[in-house]
Amino acid sequence: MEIRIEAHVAHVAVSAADVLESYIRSGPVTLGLATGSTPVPTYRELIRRHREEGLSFARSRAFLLDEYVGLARSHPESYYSVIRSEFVSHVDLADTAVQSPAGQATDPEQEAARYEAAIRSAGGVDIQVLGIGSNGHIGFNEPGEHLDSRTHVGLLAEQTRTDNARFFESIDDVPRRCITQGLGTIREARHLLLIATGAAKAEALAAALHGPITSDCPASVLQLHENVTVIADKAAASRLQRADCGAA
Ligand SMILES: O=P(O)(O)OC[C@H]1O[C@](O)(CO)[C@@H](O)[C@@H]1O
Repeated sequence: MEIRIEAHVAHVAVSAADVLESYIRSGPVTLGLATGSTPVPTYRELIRRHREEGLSFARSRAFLLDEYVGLARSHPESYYSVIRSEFVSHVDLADTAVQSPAGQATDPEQEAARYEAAIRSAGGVDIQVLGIGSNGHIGFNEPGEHLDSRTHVGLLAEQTRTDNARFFESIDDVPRRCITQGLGTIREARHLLLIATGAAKAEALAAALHGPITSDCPASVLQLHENVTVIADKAAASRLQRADCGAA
């Protein structure tokens, strides 16, 4: 596992964009994209490189990690919409090349199975961007999730609903269910790129990297993967062991 600790969020974005750019330039690539606020500066940096340096996504395709159940795709907070407004609509990544679970499917369980199969039949994800929840979730795999789980319908933890209430008018508007790639699904990506910024992520990041591998902290499955890059700012890295901090 490589751990990079950067002084500022802007440096985190540059560092994460560097990792992604090496894949994007290398040929056809399948990206795994996360939503939430953490990767937004990285997406902005990739958009800048597209506009100013000719970075092209024409040979890329992408799968999202997760989606709320019950929000129409047209809802501004559906992850279908968010990834387009924050990233995809600003670069030459074809809209049809970006797939996500359909949160309004009449049978969400069947949709989860369809999405899992779609990732597999595309040959899997080359590089998966991940954020981390303040409770240690990745994707929407909340504490208690089986470490080998596949794409499934899940319940959002109250902590996650509280954290994400800032994107909605009130917490009552935050959906209670989601479709998320499972921890086993995420672990099959060939490279995991975890981005963490802000003091609110410090405890969860330390538990993920240095604590026991346990479903109490879903992100601890990163310790089971052979190719992981963690990029954190100083605030998120403040609880990491001294050896990691010295390596920055
Ligand atoms: O980046 P945020 O908004 O803090 O959210 C943390 C994680 O939780 C999620 O919102 C749930 O999938 C992710 O998109 C994100 O990586």
